[in-house]
Amino acid sequence: MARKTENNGPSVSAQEALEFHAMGRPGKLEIVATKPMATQRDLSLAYSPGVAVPVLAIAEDPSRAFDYTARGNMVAVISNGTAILGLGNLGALASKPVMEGKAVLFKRFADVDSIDLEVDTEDADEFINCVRYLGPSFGGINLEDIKAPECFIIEQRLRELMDIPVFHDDQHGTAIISAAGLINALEITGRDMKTTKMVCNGAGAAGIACIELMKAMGFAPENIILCDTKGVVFQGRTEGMNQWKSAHAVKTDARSLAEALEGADVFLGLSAKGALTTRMVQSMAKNPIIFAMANPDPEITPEEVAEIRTDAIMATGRSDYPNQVNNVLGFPYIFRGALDVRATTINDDMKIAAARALAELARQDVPDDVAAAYQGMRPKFGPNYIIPVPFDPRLISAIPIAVAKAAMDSGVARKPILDLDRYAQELSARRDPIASTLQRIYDRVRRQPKRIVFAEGEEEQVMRAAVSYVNQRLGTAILLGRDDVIKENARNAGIEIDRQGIEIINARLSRRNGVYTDYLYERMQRKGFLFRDCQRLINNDRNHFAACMVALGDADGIVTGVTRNYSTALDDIRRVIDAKPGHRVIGASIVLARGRTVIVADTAVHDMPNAEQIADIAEEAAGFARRMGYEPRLAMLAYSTFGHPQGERSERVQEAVRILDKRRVDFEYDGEMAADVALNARAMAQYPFIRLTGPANVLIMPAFHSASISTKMLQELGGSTVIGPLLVGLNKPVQIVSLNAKDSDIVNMAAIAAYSAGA
Ligand SMILES: NC(=O)C1=CN([C@@H]2O[C@H](COP(=O)(O)OP(=O)(O)OC[C@H]3O[C@@H](n4cnc5c(N)ncnc54)[C@H](OP(=O)(O)O)[C@@H]3O)[C@@H](O)[C@H]2O)C=CC1
Ligand SMILES: CC(=O)C(=O)O
Ligand SMILES: [Mg+2]
Repeated sequence: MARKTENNGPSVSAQEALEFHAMGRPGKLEIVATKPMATQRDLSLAYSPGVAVPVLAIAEDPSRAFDYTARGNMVAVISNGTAILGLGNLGALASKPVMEGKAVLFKRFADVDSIDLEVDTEDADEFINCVRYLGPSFGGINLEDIKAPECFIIEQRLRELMDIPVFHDDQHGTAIISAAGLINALEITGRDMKTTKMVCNGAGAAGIACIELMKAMGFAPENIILCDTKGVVFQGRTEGMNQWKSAHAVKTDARSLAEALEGADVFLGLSAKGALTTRMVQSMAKNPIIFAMANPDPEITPEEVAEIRTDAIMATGRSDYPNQVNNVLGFPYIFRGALDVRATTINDDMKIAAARALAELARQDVPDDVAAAYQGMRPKFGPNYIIPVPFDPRLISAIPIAVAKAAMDSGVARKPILDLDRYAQELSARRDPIASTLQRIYDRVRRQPKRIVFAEGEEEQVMRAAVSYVNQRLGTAILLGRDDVIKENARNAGIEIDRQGIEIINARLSRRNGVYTDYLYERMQRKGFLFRDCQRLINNDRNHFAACMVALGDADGIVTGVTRNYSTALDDIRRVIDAKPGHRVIGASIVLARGRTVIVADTAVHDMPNAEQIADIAEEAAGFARRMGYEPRLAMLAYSTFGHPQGERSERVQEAVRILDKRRVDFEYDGEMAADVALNARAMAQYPFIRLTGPANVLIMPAFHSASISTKMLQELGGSTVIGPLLVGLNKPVQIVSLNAKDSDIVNMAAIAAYSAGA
């Protein structure tokens, strides 16, 4: 069981860490209003007098607080700073960076709104009294970095006093994640939980909670030995004991960690740097499982273990080694599930469900997004990959659903979820706004599955996309390419393509070649192409072949582009497929930013459109917006707004607006205007005559360069998600992805092509 021990994660310097925290607005979070606060009316609604109405409603029925306030999605991260990470008791104020960090992780990973509260007392009663009255403000309480044994008293008392989940993350988060890793390590080493012998070093918050959960999951109490700074916690020991340690004291002759570890299967380290020696590791059973989780430095390093044993499965708390046991894999998703069913608590069933769901996820094939987060490495279930990585995009749908189900089954859900499929969709939409836009598309395609040609069928990411397309029940995926090459590449990449729903077509051997060549020749003979040229294009060029398949009804749509630049692929396609009669082919990009969706055009086709063409682009984009489910409000963009400042480029846009006026189109549009006027209600209010009823959701750019530059800047600097450019106006559905697109991008484009085919 050889393992890699190289340090494979990013390391940061102290200076970088300080600069990161100081840059821009100091700290890591700010509060953003969810309602407009622009007008007097807004203020009258948000505050007095309007606010009195929800006040009265909540006074009458407290559950209405979930409808009218942020409570249901709000978790407080609360600490007194007595056990900050492994740094010790550094006080409430010093804990604030960690607590802000937890709060933003809640938001980033599970769309849970969160605020940090640092309580400046070490007295358990004072702390409890401070927190117990905060219940009305929050849907849950995440306690953090409070030292043992006070943490046990505090958590237990607050659980009794409050009717919302109270969860000490260092206890239960750690327990859940290590349980998940352990389930898989046991599986890999062929062990049974009931007979596995474990030694847990560290009898504090994390250690005690871990062994409690392990026992609840099926470990035999007599097989777990707990150790602390005084050695083994045996029955009858009096030194350094407390009631929480006593509960786990066992009958044993072992007195030291070294003695306890002889022949042990598992070492669970939640203690301190260097507590485990190589000699102790040597004495453990075959295929030992070593979780050295002390932060920031583990009980033993993977390198030290690798020097003496090659059969160990090793995990640490750090991101720079494989198998990171980190509670960020747990708390955002556990609270997400608990909040969504308005659970009164987080019980053992919910914790075990989370651990099992996490363990299960690590056994599944890894998508591109995860591989990308790890510099292209595609971890495979095994000794070096027993637990999912924090950036795994599947966590948001897999974990909360397991937690919510367990809450319902164990009777602590105040608002059960009836439609779990729908809930799963809502969960993925929380992670990434793109998902909700795409969800509708996917749903429709599932009802009307389509045959999509994946023109570059020999490429690994294309094959993955094809498999995903079929797995998601979107239809048939046709991989264009040489049969033997596709199969060989698939085998090497571990992709299962030999399945129903995937067809391989080799253009050179296809019986349709003659028909396709005739078709192409018919179209190209007066444009300088000989019959021979057309034959060569059909035989050798997959875009031409794919386009003919779609043109002649052998497939419903095409996705291409990973091996060829956009304009070349578009030229190939345009030789075979025309614009829809009466339409103009344009590129439209969907930009998702800060909860807003905006369509930008033309991001692909017209370099420097004249006024007539800008008007055409506007009409195409409006139609596209409607098909995507948005009622279009178009802003015809320029650097000027309604004639100021004057300039030739703006005149073209003004002319385009006049053309649209003459065409009497049936959507809202106006211009020319600058981007801020188009997008900002307050800026728009400066122009009372404006014909848009609200901020624009479709932006028509004056030229390709402004469209391309602005969408790419939004993506890179603004953190926006951009889908596209999508080809709009072609007579048959074709989508071109960008060079080196990931499998998930390709599937999205295939789904969009399939969606257009059904329209
Ligand atoms: N990877 C992860 O996700 C997480 C890791 N941790 C890490 O676990 C460790 C413990 O955290 P936590 O439980 O919150 O802290 P606590 O202060 O509550 O408990 C620490 C425990 O470790 C014991 N201990 C300390 N040094 C040694 C040693 N050399 N040999 C044996 N036992 C020792 C202490 O023994 P005694 O009782 O005798 O004082 C005590 O029982 C920290 O390093 C922390 O960073 C914690 C949470 C999550
Ligand atoms: C990870 C964490 O919460 C800790 O080390 O305290
Ligand atoms: Mg912590």
